[in-house]
Amino acid sequence: MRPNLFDAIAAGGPLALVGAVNAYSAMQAEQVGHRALYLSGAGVANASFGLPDLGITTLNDVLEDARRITAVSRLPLLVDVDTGFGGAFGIARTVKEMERAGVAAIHIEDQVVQKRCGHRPNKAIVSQEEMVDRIRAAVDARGDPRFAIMARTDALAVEGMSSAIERAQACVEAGADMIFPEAMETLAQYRAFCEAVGVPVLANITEFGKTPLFSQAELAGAGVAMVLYPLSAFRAMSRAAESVYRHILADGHQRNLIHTMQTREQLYQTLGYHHYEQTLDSLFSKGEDA
Ligand SMILES: C[C@](O)(C(=O)O)[C@H](CC(=O)O)C(=O)O
Ligand SMILES: [Mg+2]
Repeated sequence: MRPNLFDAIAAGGPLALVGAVNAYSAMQAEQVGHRALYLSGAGVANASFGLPDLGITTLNDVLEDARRITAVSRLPLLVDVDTGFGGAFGIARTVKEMERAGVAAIHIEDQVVQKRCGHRPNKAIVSQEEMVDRIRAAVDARGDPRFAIMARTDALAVEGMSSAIERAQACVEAGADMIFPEAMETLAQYRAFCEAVGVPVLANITEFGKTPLFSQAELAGAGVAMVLYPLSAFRAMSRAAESVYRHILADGHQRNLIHTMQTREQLYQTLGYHHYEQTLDSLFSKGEDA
């Protein structure tokens, strides 16, 4: 059975969830020893489609990337489904399809459908009642109780702390298993959330946003159960790729960059390439014997 997010949290914390923008990144994260993966909505939009994180991608866009990751990694995968992709029945479909794709958990947020990145200005949120309805629809649709439904609230920036906490509590009452308070600015705010909601809380430690880059130890001290690094690898990969393109353009060769590259052998190790090749050889030799 696929490991679920509840067990991964229970195994000791805080649990780091690292963003993987594609199947190969997921394999790398697993092989270096991470215990949980994240598929970022921004990552799908930016990396797979060259689009900004403004609610432009669809359920099927995200599902396709999620399936590619669950096909190659046994780690629990948390998927960002933005505002859930529709009304009650749309959200129900999202939950069922994510479960079918082998995903361990999703997070649904309380922004309006025309959403923005959680760390950008001028966000707008739906009413608490509408958000609670989103959570109810998600909880009602799930088949496996170990599939985790995480409620994200973007309310801090719009309505302040007490409204954000009240929303999170209402979501827990409606069945949310976990809470993602978006764009917190202090450890005290995380502590207040953790004390108020009584379920595991996730801290989104995305770079260049509103949240300082608190360490896992600091966040654990505030009671946080999960620490998210949604785009850290993607930002570094993107900088590295840009540098390669620039050097080839400027130098007419790539010789100065070789030391920055993963070798063919390292690539093959990650992929288990030699095992595939041995399988092929043994199939061929059987064919020749016959
Ligand atoms: C977590 C997030 O929802 C994502 O899609 O990865 C983004 C991350 C980011 O833009 O840095 C968010 O915080 O809105
Ligand atoms: Mg997102």
